[in-house]
Amino acid sequence: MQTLIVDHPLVAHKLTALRDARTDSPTFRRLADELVTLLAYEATRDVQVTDVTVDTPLAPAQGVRLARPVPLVVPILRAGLGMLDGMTRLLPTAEVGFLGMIRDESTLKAQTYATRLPEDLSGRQCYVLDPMLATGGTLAAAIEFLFGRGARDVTAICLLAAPEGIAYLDEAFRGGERPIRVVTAALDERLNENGYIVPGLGDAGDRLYGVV
Ligand SMILES: O=P(O)(O)OC[C@H]1O[C@H](OP(=O)(O)OP(=O)(O)O)[C@H](O)[C@@H]1O
Ligand SMILES: O=c1cc[nH]c(=O)[nH]1
Ligand SMILES: [Mg+2]
Repeated sequence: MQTLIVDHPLVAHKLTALRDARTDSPTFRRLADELVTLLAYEATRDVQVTDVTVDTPLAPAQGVRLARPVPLVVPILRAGLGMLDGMTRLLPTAEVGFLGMIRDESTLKAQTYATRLPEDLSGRQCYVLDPMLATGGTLAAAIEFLFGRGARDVTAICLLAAPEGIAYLDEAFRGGERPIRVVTAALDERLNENGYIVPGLGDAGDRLYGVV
């Protein structure tokens, strides 16, 4: 598994504001949206393209366009929805599938409550969106699901990651044939006793959409 921590002053600036407990929901949503677009620029570095020729007003020019099948973007509900617009702004022709997953707060195990994706993902590049990579259980289950439907590779875009979650994914998919990448704005210190990332930003879903 490949992990990329995007080292950029704009990313650091926006992430700092996002972490701040005084940041209200509307501002949190805007910052999450802006951060994703910056992370997506790096995350899509390996997106498949095909060569094309276009005619400029002066002469033919060699270029590329996104290859088919187009990438599939998969936000993990609920919190991942806050990253969808920022991603599709950069990849407007991508298709979007949905996974609804919730972590049981006492066992920290992920449960899937909704799936709405193409049955056949053969040859598809998938971009999973979830702001928080904590124990890694949610993301591991999402990646298993996508590979189970034939995805060619999976790139996860997370705003924050914990070392425990990265280690868990690395172990879970060690020796696998299909590539996995995690792109994040920061690798934090650790998880606390409740499985929350420290210093983190709290509960991403609650900060985006309110406490349920
Ligand atoms: O790495 P893990 O330990 O599995 O935890 C991370 C998951 O927990 C959060 O979702 P949550 O279960 O709070 O659901 P929500 O998005 O509906 O708030 C977060 O958005 C991830 O999906
Ligand atoms: O720190 C964390 C861990 C899991 N989910 C969150 O929203 N935040
Ligand atoms: Mg939550």
